[in-house]
Amino acid sequence: MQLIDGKLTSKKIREEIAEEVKQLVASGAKKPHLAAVLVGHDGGSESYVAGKMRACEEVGFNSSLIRYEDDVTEEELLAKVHELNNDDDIDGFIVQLPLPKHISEEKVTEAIDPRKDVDGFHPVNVGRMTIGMPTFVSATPQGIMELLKRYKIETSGKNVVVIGRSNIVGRPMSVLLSQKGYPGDATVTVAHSRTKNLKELCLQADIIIAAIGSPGFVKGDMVKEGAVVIDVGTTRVPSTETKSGWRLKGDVLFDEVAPKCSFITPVPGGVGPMTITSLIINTLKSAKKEIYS
Ligand SMILES: NC(=O)C1=CN([C@@H]2O[C@H](COP(=O)(O)OP(=O)(O)OC[C@H]3O[C@@H](n4cnc5c(N)ncnc54)[C@H](OP(=O)(O)O)[C@@H]3O)[C@@H](O)[C@H]2O)C=CC1
Ligand SMILES: Nc1nc(=O)c2c([nH]1)NC[C@@H]1CN(c3ccc(C(=O)N[C@@H](CCC(=O)O)C(=O)O)cc3)C=[N+]21
Repeated sequence: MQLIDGKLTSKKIREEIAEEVKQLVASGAKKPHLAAVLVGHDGGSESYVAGKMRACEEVGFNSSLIRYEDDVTEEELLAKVHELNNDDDIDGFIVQLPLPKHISEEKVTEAIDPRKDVDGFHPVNVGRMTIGMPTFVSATPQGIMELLKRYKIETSGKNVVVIGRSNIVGRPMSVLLSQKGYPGDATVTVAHSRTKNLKELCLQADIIIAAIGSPGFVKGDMVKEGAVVIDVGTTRVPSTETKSGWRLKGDVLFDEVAPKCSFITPVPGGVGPMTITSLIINTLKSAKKEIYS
């Protein structure tokens, strides 16, 4: 069993980017600038956004955090999105999800200029990804593709089961892995809460990608010998062993599953850091006008 080290891979990529940013700035360009909009005080969102801001600092980007209380109106939020769309200093921005119930995530996502949508959530970017055009690809699936590449994991003709069909993880992941080329050319099954024979499907899978949000859902008896298991889940559970009083748990019951795997990602230290690194990569692409001129 080999551990896929997302933290180390992220560190390497961020060092490469820091070097590139130094050269860009030396040649007279401005620093890339990522902004994040955070609504409310959810512990998970706070910590992920803090991670994104820290990553900006690591690679030499400018960053801005724009905060609102839970009672912000949809109009106010949309006005901020328009302001960021029109701010020439901002290369890319994200609105951290989930948003409070009274705000339409769909409306907010659609209001973001696709050229600044470094999360890759805008329908235009999702469409472009689906037909294989250059685009901002959703950060988590993009990070997983990068891990598959760096660990030279074969995907061509493999049976992949993606558990979860969310717009930000499961669905884009399934699209990318079924595209032509590497890492792709896989035969992909998308499973969800209505899937009936999930255990049997998983036992056929060469690669399992778990993006459910249910700690320890994937058990040892669901995984075939030699499989590759990618754990996207990050659920915060109470813990007496940490200072913060909580810790992250993945969707995979690691101790049971890991011994059967050829490769597996841990939580934390697997997919999470790569998500943030992909966002940084997308922001650099935006600053360099690589996707949209
Ligand atoms: N590490 C990282 O960078 C990231 C981690 N995450 C984490 O990944 C997890 C998933 O996130 P996200 O995709 O946004 O979640 P969503 O809640 O949007 O989607 C969860 C998906 O899992 C499916 N599901 C739920 N229960 C079952 C079940 N019993 N059997 C089969 N399928 C089931 C749902 O099915 P249905 O559609 O039928 O409801 C749904 O498609 C979360 O833990 C989240 O925190 C998310 C983004 C980034
Ligand atoms: N607009 C938007 N964009 C997102 O990218 C987005 C979002 N909304 N909403 C929620 C999910 C979740 N997500 C994570 C990012 C980093 C880690 C991460 O870095 N995890 C570390 C641990 C971090 C810690 O300890 O707090 C790890 O797994 O090692 C996890 C999860 C991004 N999301």
